[in-house]
Amino acid sequence: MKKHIIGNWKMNGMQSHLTEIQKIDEIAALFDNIMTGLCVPATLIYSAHKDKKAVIIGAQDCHQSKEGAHTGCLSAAMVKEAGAKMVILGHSERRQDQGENSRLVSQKADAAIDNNITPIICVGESLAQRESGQAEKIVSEQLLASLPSNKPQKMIIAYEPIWAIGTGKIPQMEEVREIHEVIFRLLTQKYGDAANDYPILYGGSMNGENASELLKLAHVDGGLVGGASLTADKFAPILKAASQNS
Ligand SMILES: O=C[C@H](O)COP(=O)(O)O
Repeated sequence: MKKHIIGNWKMNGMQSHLTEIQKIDEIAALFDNIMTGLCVPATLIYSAHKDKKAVIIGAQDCHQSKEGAHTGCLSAAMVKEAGAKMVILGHSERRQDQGENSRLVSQKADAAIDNNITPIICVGESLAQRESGQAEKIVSEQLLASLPSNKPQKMIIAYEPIWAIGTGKIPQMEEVREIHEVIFRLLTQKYGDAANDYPILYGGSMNGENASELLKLAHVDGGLVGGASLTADKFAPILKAASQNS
């Protein structure tokens, strides 16, 4: 499987940042043995996806319903029409800020799949859960409850320990390896051989310095990158590391 490196721009990015996306696209085109993605704010999806050589544009959320009275929300069909090919679902920031639970994430994953958008389903434990030895249990429960109703053709899972997001801290490599193995095992139990087609990404303070070591681990099929995806200068070393470890 190709390594997948997907940037999550979160609530960052104005029209003036389209030039940075252009630069990232130029660099991504140099590494054709990996998949490079950028999940941008909804306001940038349309402009960002136009005329791209390599980078795949995604959204950061979609509503679970097809349409209706949901002020301020965007359906999967809407983000698809704007140009999104994938959508981040259940990011811990949304689980926390918007109170999203795994059942809702599963419904959103169904909506994404119905519209041929690849769901990127995020799971991860808090620091308290990690320190009390519950990381594996929490991630397993979250994962199983967040999966779509039916076996998807395409799906990406992102393991993001909450305490590693934006903090500069990452788990021990062995801890990352263990959780990725657990995720792969659960996917295999549920989907059989199809589990080999679902990339499992690591997210949380991935950068040009730690990417190579992380991407060498078994079942670490790529990264979901926040801060280090905002500029081509910081993103490029991660793409290079992924290409070298593909
Ligand atoms: O979705 C991306 C993650 O939240 C990681 O963010 P970060 O790379 O800034 O720690």
